[in-house]
Amino acid sequence: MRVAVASDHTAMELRQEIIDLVRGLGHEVSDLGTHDPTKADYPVYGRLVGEAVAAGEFDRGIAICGTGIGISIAANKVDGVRCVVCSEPYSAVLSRRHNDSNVLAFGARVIGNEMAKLITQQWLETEFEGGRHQRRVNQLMAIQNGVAIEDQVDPGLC
Ligand SMILES: O=C(CO)[C@H](O)[C@H](O)[C@H](O)COP(=O)(O)O
Repeated sequence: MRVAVASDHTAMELRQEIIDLVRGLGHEVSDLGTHDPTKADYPVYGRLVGEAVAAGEFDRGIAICGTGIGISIAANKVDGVRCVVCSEPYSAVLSRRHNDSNVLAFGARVIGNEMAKLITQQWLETEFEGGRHQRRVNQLMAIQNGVAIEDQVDPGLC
């Protein structure tokens, strides 16, 4: 896969470790910065990753800031992005299986580097399950496009 990685200044070292890991797993990686270790504004980097993935230049994106929150909010403002903040692998795996997440975010000030690498590897290796989850992902995208949605689950099937 083609993977774009970006962070603010809080994650310079972790970003490089993630890049090395993802390359080692056989993926093509682009480092979208920041290259300024002093201060950087996370919305710029969340948007960069989000737009790169939404445009189809990359299959997945990884976005890191201090908490993962600010950069994920920025990425999620781009149409077509489903960015998730994860601090453990279970949520990362389920975000792939059920939500078809295409951008992963985490906080360099929240989790350790080894946990970040475990989350990243499992997220990259998990496939979307489709089926009923595809309908719900379509609904998520409809919200972004201002299209009406309704609960389509047949109560008889619950
Ligand atoms: O925006 C954030 C929270 O969602 C990130 O954690 C930033 O990395 C953080 O705000 C940066 O803070 P700093 O005091 O400028 O290092």
